[in-house]
Amino acid sequence: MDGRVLGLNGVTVRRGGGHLLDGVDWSVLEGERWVILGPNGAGKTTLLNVASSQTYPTAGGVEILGERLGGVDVFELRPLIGYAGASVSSRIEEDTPVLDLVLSAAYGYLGRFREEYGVPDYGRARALLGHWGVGDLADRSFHTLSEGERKRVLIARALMSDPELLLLDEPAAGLDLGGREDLVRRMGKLAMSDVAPALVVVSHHVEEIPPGFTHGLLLREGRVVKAGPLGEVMTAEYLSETFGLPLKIERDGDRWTARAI
Ligand SMILES: Nc1ncnc2c1ncn2[C@@H]1O[C@H](COP(=O)(O)OP(=O)(O)OP(=O)(O)O)[C@@H](O)[C@H]1O
Repeated sequence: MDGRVLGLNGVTVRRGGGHLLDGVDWSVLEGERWVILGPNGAGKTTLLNVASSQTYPTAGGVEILGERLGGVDVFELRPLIGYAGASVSSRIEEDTPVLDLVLSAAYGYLGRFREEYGVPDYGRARALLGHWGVGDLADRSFHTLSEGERKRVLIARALMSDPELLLLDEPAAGLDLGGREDLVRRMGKLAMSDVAPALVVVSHHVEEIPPGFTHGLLLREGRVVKAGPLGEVMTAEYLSETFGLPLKIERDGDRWTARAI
């Protein structure tokens, strides 16, 4: 795999006569923690869908965990990729217990059918829920949870198969300030762990970049404005261009803030 977890080369996705992504080049190496930032409609979710092998590009090449998309059985690849986002929540059936949702991720399912699980599977699922602060919710139905609780359950689920690449689409969307800060802190702990997979998190807000994140990709209208180490990417110039308004960016330790000027 050569240390490269993800490689996109000139990736273009066209739908309905428009470009969702336009010539995107991007590499993610083992150990890197990336944030993808951009305004509504920039193509962030589309990029994550390509990276998770859910969307095939119209043009360009994609390599995921050393395998070329189009030349590999994606059903063998997908268990190695953890994914959490709104598209997962919306497919979960009513009354699905939280524990079953996490357990069944080992098979890529969204709830239990007839498959059998052993004691270690239960142990891992409960440990992950506990680690993300939702261990006492294991027997609740997923749809009865608050937004913040759901987000944490979905991250625990995404980690169940011990993935080599973890993709989180707007994990802090819809959370109140306390919920956001709690999640950012937990993601920061994951980011700083040596055994964590390569991480890619999509966000609209620089305030949501967790400590320990190393790289950023700025996207506007399907094109990369700038990608690279966070210190090079997080400038007023690049972020203003990305969001289409003049911004002031400040760094306080390992956190960032932005406001219009
Ligand atoms: N199947 C489709 N056909 C046509 N246009 C599409 C399709 N899917 C997405 N789009 C458009 O592509 C653009 C990029 O969508 P995408 O969801 O990737 O953006 P995003 O950056 O994740 O946006 P947001 O921050 O609002 O979630 C949007 O303008 C969207 O309307």
